[in-house]
This record gives sequence, C-alpha cells and structure tokens, in this order.
Amino acid sequence: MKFARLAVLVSPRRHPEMLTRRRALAIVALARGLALLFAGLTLAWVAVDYAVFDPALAGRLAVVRLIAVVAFAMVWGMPPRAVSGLASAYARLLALFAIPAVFHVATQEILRTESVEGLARGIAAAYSLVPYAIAAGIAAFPIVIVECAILALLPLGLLAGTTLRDATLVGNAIVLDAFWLLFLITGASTFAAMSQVRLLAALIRQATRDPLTGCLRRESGAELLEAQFRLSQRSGTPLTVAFADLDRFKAVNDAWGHEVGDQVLSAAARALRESVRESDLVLRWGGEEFALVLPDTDAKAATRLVDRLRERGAGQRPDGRAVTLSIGIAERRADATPTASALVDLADQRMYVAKQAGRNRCVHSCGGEARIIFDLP
Ligand SMILES: Nc1nc2c(ncn2[C@@H]2O[C@H](COP(=O)(O)OP(=O)(O)OP(=O)(O)O)[C@@H](O)[C@H]2O)c(=O)[nH]1
Repeated sequence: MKFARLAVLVSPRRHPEMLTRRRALAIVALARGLALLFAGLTLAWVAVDYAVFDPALAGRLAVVRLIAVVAFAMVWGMPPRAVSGLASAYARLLALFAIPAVFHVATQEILRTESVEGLARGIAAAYSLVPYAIAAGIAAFPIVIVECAILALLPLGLLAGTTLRDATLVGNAIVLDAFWLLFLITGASTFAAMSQVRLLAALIRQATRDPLTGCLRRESGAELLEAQFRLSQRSGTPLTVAFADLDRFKAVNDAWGHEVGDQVLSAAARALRESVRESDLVLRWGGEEFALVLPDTDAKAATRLVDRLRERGAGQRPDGRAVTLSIGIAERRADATPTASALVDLADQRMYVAKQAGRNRCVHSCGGEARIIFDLP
C-alpha cells in the first residue's frame, strides 16, 4: 500500500476534501441512528431492573436511565448544521460516547453499596460491561487510528477508575485480564473502523477518478474547482488553471493502436500528477486534455510546474520520440475571470494559441510569448 493511502488510515489531516465530507456525513448519520437505538434500549431496560431488583434500587437506576435517554435523544436531535463538517461529526461522536461513560460511573456508584443475589446479581454484573460496549462501539464508525485512540481513552479511563478505587484490585490477575480484554476489543474495533475508512476512500476514489489515468473525473473535479475558486475569491489568494493537451496524439492511436495510445496517455497523466504539488488537482477534462488546478499559485509560480515537467518529461511514444504537450495558463486575479468556468475557458484558449504557435509550447497571457516546453533533439 502506498504511503499516502496508509496515511489516510492514520490521521484525518491527510484526507482529501471529498473523503472528509463523506466521512463527516456518515459519522453523523451513524451517531444519530445509534443514539436513537440506545435511547430505546436504555428505556426498555428499566422494566428488567424493576423485575429483578427491589423497587428502591430499580427506581434509582431508572432515574439514571431516564437522564441517559434524554441525553441520547439530544444527540439524535442535535441540529445537523450547528457546526460544519468534521467538527459537527466529532461533537456528536463525543457526546454519544460520553453518555454511556457517565452512565457507567453513576450506576456503578449506585450498585457498589448494594448486595444482590441470584438473577439480580447477573443483571448487576452486566452494568460493569459498559466500558467493553464503548470499546466495541468504535467499530461502528469510519474513523482513523488517531480518532480511535482518543475515543479508546474513555473505556480505558473507566476501567482504570474502577480498579484504582479498590486497592485490593490493583495488580489482581482478574483485573489484568480485564485490561487485556479491553485492549483486544479496542484493537479489533480500531481495525474494523479503519477498514470502513479504507472502503469509503476506495469507493470515493472509484467514483471520482478516471480509471485509465488516475486523474479526477471532470464532473467531480469541476465541483472541487468551483470550491477552490470561491475560496480564492474570499481569501483574495491567487488561483491558476493550466490547461494541457497532448500533441498529435491521434497519430499515436493511428500508428500503434488504441491500447498503446492508452499507455502513452496514462504515462503523460502520471507525469502531470507527479509534477504538481499534493494540494493541486489534476482533472482529465476530456480525451487527451487535462486541467491542472493550482490553488494559492499565481501564473509566474505556475511556470515552476512547467520547469518540473520539462525535467521529468511526459513519456515517450513507441518510436522513442518524446511525448509533448501544449499548455495554456490563466490566473483568476491577473486575468480578472469572474467564474471558474471562465478561468478554464481562458486557459483552454491559450492552449490553442500554443498549438497554433507550433505545439510543445506554453502560453501565459493574451498576446504573450509562447515558450517552448521540452527541448527536442
Ligand atoms: N487511446 C486513447 N485515445 C484517446 C482517448 N481519448 C481520446 N483519444 C484520442 O485522442 C485523439 C485526439 O485527436 P485530436 O483531437 O485530433 O488531437 P491530436 O491528434 O492530439 O492533435 P493536436 O491536439 O492538434 O496536437 C483522438 O484520436 C481520440 O480518439 C483515450 O482514452 N485513449
């Protein structure tokens, strides 16, 4: 697995915007669903308590349960857009996990002073399993290692709290077993949670990437370009689009067939992807055309991309000749383009100017010089 794909499972800071958005939506939906389920189960269990405990004890437990039910209902009903994106998802997730934690502390406090026998003892023992249930709950969410580790502190803290309160339990083999069991459940849950992230990332990748070139599909890329354009307008930062088109690509297909054409196209796309920064976007605009979106980059800085491309090359045709590209560059502020599509159109027009100037050229401004990209023998 490539490092970038592995990093996606470790920290949310390495996630592409699309994955962050989908993950946030999934976490919120799952948290709401589980909150509703737990509210129902917590309420229904009041009847079990009354059936096995004496009414005074069942009554005290019922008060705690009713408070938990209200709290779960609040998690379910939290307004979805109170905070945007992952922040909203985290708020709901933490609230959902905090409720059983507080419930556990309160019910253990109540049960600690009671001596119960028979079936009641069995039911009372179930109350001490809440930390394991919390650890298992991690598995329900598409979350990464860092997030799992933070959530795992809750059940760990609860178990440690129980142990430290009773000095006779410290170092006790049964308690050590309990910790091992908790680590085991947490490990399995973390693995399940990460698998969900991986699946989500793969599905998003499949839906948004062009399978031949690995570049963003035009539809999904255009949505991200729109977002970058608005961001750049709001923050006043530059935004450049470089429109690149392979030169005389039809001749490759005609001479060596479509399969070889596909290989040449995918090698050129790889060269483009490897020449941009990680924060840039490479869209397959159509056929052998690519739109490179360079946030926080002005037209002058974009020439560095052309320099990197010159050094790296865009691949070779089967006859050994270098594949060349014609590139048009436009920048939102300098070219005063009012919309994202106007920015792409201008870059596209300049790409045609580069074609007319003899191909293998890059054009930056209207009426500007068409600079040669690759030095050909
Ligand atoms: N193999 C392959 N060919 C493709 C694909 N998409 C588009 N093409 C081909 O790309 C070629 C583009 O041809 P033209 O638009 O004439 O452009 P060109 O030959 O590159 O010439 P200039 O752009 O003027 O330098 C066509 O033959 C398309 O069939 C693809 O996914 N795979």
